[in-house]
Formats: sequence, C-alpha cells, structure tokens
Amino acid sequence: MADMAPGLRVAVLGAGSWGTALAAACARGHATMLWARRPELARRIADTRENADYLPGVALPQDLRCTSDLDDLFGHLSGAERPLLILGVPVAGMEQACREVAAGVVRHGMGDLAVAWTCKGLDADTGRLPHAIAEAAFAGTAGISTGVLSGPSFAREVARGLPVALTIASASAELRGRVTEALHGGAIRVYGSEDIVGVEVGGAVKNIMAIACGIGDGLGMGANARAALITRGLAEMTRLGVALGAQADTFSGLTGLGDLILTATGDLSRNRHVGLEIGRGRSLDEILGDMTQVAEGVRCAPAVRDLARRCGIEMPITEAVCAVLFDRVPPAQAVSRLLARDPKVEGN
Ligand SMILES: NC(=O)C1=CN([C@@H]2O[C@H](COP(=O)(O)OP(=O)(O)OC[C@H]3O[C@@H](n4cnc5c(N)ncnc54)[C@H](OP(=O)(O)O)[C@@H]3O)[C@@H](O)[C@H]2O)C=CC1
Ligand SMILES: O=C(CO)COP(=O)(O)O
Repeated sequence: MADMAPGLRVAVLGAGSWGTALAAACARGHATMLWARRPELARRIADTRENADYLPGVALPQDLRCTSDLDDLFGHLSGAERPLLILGVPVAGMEQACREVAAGVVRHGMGDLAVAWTCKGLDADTGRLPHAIAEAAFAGTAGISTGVLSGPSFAREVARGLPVALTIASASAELRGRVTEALHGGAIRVYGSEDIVGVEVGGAVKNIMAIACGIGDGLGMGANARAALITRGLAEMTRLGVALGAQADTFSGLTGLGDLILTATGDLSRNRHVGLEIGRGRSLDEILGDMTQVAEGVRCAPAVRDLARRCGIEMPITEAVCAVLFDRVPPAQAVSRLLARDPKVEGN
C-alpha cells in the first residue's frame, strides 16, 4: 500500500518522558503512533491526551495514536514508503526492544525500516554501546537501517515546544534525512553526523559527569568546582571516545559539550538530581527509591569505568563517582582524592 497521507509514518517505541515528547513532536507533521509497554498507560494516554506518569500537565496532539500492541505499531509502519521507528527505551531495554523490532519486521514483511535509538548509556553488563547492541539484534534481518538521535534535550522542554537542537548520527544519509524530516522545523533543529561512536560516548559519559557536578553542588563546592568538573569531564569523555574510534571534534558539539553543560547544570536532569541528593547526604538506595524515572548514569558509571580500564584510559572523575555510589566512599573524601592527584599538563 502506498503512503497516501503527506509526511512520514513514524512510530515511537517506549512511552517514557523522552519517547512521549518525541512522539508529540513528530505527530505535529506526520502520522505517528506511540507504544507503551503497559496497556493501562496506553489507554490512559489515548483517553486523556496526557501521559500523566511521565509528562504530567503536557497536552499531547489529538492525532497522536497510542497502543500497547506491537502488531498495531508494525501495522502502522508497514506499507509506508519511508517508515521511521524511534526507540524511546533506556539502555536496559534496548536489546529486547531491538529483538522485538527484528521480529516485527519479519512478521510484517517489511523491506525497509529506519530505526533511531535515543538511549544514553552503555550496557551495564557487557559495556557495549547501543549501536553494538542493535547490530547484534538486527544481524540477519534485512532492510533495517540504523542511527542514534541525541543532543541536549530535556523532554519536558521539548514537550512544551521550547527550542532545541538535536543530532542524528548514522552511516546512512537516507536515514539522517528521514529523521530530520520527521523532527526538523518549528522549534526543533536537527543536525547530521556520521560519528555514531562519538555521539553515543558523549551521551553516556555526560550522565556520569552530571552526577559528579550534582555531588559537588550538593556539597556546596561552588561554581569554580562545577566548571572544573565539566571541563575535565569533557577531557575524560573525549579520551574514551577517541580510544574507541570517535572523532575528537564530536565532543565539542551538541552531543558532547552541549549535553554535558545541560545535564551538569540544569535542574531538570535526573542524573544531576541523584548527585545533588548524594552530596546532601542521602543514600543512593533512598534516592533511587523515590524516583520514577531513569537516571542512566548510575548503572552506566561502573561499565564506563571498566571499559576505560580495559582501554588503558584514565577517567578519574568517573572512578570517583563509582567510589561514592558503590563503595560508600564519602563524597568529600572522593573530592579530596581528586584534588590530591599529581599535577599534570592540561589537555592530556
Ligand atoms: N527524558 C529526557 O529528557 C531524555 C532522555 N533521553 C534518554 O532516553 C532514554 C529513555 O529515557 P526517558 O524516556 O527519560 O526515561 P523514563 O524513565 O521517563 O521512561 C522510561 C520508559 O522506558 C520504559 N522502560 C523502562 N525500563 C525498560 C526496560 N527494561 N525495557 C523496556 N522498556 C523499559 C518505561 O516503561 P514503563 O512506564 O512501563 O516502566 C518507560 O516507558 C534514556 O536512555 C535517557 O537517557 C534522551 C534525551 C532526553
Ligand atoms: O539526556 C538528557 C538531556 O539531554 C536528560 O538528562 P537526565 O537523564 O539526566 O534527565
């Protein structure tokens, strides 16, 4: 069946805060369907035009469709000329989501599907970046092109229609064009990149640095310390990324420095929130117990630390965050250890 309506067919898998905000943005110009894993949430979104669990108070577009049935989602996409699927799940859900996508593509006989994921982190058990998780899950399934959508973007601000700039990284120019067509316009700018590893490393490491800056601010360490953590955090992110094959320039862009500044300083950040509360003396279990949304940096920090060690890369701030979160090192002691490191030449 040819795609008769103007615009693309877009599906968003995952109705958390980011998936919902992106689905709302796409629905303004394209036939869009959002998938929630809880049928009860899908029904409430469809009935109330609000995702009260994740974006309370935000009115969703009337023509955004919502389902909890994956076959509805693939039915919506199959037959369209240039279908786009955005994955709005956290890293922990990435592998299963990709497997569901591969199965759906086969079940619905789709010959072409562009898939863009939005998670920021790496697999807590294996240290794989999201593109490696996708590659493994999609191996053997023809017709799927892939990319990562990232950048400094608090879901709540995007859902309110405030300006934002995003980056879509993919080896496929056609996929970059499809994602740009779905989102670019109005308050959203979309930039293209081919540096998938750089974009993914930026997204993963900035969350850890946001926790570090939150800890510093919770301890009352001041603005100078925050600027130092951001700058040296950028150095850590760049070192790791370059060792993994990324381009150094990517880290001064939206998905590196841009997202690092946003998340390390913006109080809408869940990762910064975790750090702030740790710095104020609360325990990690207590903080996470009170949160209903994901803070990817917590699970990701040990995986990044271990990956850096395997690569022979120094990441002292990441090491300090892990020590505070998981080894019960008091935050002030972790700061003293960082300050006591030997002097070195900046840039290294
Ligand atoms: N929020 C933001 O501002 C931004 C977030 N991101 C990234 O997007 C990703 C998703 O984050 P966000 O939407 O904020 O998260 P939320 O915590 O707001 O929502 C998480 C969503 O994922 C579902 N989910 C949770 N765990 C799993 C799992 N193991 N398998 C499948 N689905 C799961 C939840 O379903 P259920 O409700 O049923 O539990 C929910 O729909 C993260 O990697 C985040 O870093 C990127 C840019 C901006
Ligand atoms: O990635 C984000 C903004 O770009 C959201 O950050 P948090 O996950 O810390 O809320």
